[in-house]
Amino acid sequence: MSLKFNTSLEDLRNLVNLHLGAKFLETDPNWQVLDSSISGRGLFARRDVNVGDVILREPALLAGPKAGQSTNINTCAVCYCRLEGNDQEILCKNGCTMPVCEMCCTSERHVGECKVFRKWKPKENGKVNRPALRIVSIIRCLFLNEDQHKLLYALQANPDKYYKAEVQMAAACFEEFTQNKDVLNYFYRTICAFNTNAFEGSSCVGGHEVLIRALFPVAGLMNHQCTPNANHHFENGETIVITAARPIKEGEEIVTSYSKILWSTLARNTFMKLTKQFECCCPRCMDPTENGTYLSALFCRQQGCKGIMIPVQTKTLQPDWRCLTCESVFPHSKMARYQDFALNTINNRINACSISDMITFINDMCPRFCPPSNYVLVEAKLNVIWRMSRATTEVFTEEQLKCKDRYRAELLELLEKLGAGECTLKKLITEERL
Ligand SMILES: C[S@@+](CC[C@H](N)C(=O)[O-])C[C@H]1O[C@@H](n2cnc3c(N)ncnc32)[C@H](O)[C@@H]1O
Repeated sequence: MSLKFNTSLEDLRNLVNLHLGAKFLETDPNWQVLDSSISGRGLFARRDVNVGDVILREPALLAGPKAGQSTNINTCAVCYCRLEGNDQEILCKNGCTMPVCEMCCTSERHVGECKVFRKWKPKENGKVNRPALRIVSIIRCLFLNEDQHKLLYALQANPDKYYKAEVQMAAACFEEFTQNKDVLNYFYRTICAFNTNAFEGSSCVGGHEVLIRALFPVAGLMNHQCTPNANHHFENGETIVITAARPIKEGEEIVTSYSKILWSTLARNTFMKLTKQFECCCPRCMDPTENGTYLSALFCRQQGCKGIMIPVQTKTLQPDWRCLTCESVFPHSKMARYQDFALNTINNRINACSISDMITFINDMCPRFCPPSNYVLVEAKLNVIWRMSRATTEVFTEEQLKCKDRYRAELLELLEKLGAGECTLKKLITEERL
């Protein structure tokens, strides 16, 4: 169930063109908005697109700092420049409690939202409140013009009562948060649109990496496929760039992935069901072997059998599992407990071990309880590559460096099997920029 958009395709196209404006609207774009056989509306190629080609560059309709629990808040909430100083020194000089640079304090963009925050009376004046900062991207909907407002309402917005928590958590940071029902409903509707369509990611602004969440009405029209044909990245803060990961034929739908590409089918679909309220039926989801990658595989629970088991049915989140060697069948409940055990055992190590210990654990311990193709083990290898390619005080042996190269080769082979093309992950692994 979604809060339905009742905007016609024609009106949506007009609103999108107004949103892109002279700066971003190309005379002959690579894309167009059409009805999709996957779901609702989608983005389609207007001509053949080559790998790496830019399909779309789009400014955000609404954006703001991600302000998660572990994100740095030393970033201007308006222009995203780096702010120097302690918690108090980086706050807006006018007392709204947002971290804002001196230039932006009096900027047109900030003045309105600053007034709103001050009217609500922040409870703690001397510090940044994360829930209040996180809702900045939402409350910016108060400053949209009429056409932008219509565009926001033309977007699909899946409702979920838990989304109200974001408003409640922000409200707790103020003495006099708005009680106006229309305004609260508007915020809730905007949060639903964000949770259905928005992108979160890192963007480089003047050499400073920032985490942003933003709503891009055109990019947000991309439906999901588990091995997508398009990549996206942020540019200079609030611009999204969509590029082709594979050659895309004229008329083909341009799709992105809402989940992690290396997750197993069950992990991806559980995530999708919980966060986006749909189950994916793409070719990868319909193939129990996942293009021969066996990312779901677990060892057979039948005593004495050393085979691997994979889920048998594809269209359920609680499938039976069958051994590829002895053909025993086990219910999902049993296999889910086993998968959770593998996931927790490996993830606890990832969080606690040095890189060297992690390599030993992956090579010596994991094969005893987890098939090498299982996605949790695959992600652990990715984590090792990521940690090794970052500055570290650990010194690695020749053997450990060889392990990293082996993991990289394995991961690249896996992406090849999935048909992921020149996906972002491949680029990061190849360039060691994970
Ligand atoms: C970001 S929107 C995509 C654009 C949407 N089709 C529209 O008409 O506005 C995400 C929503 O589209 C639908 N959707 C996207 N990919 C899907 C898929 N592979 N299968 C089923 N529904 C999908 C789901 O309802 C999801 O919550």
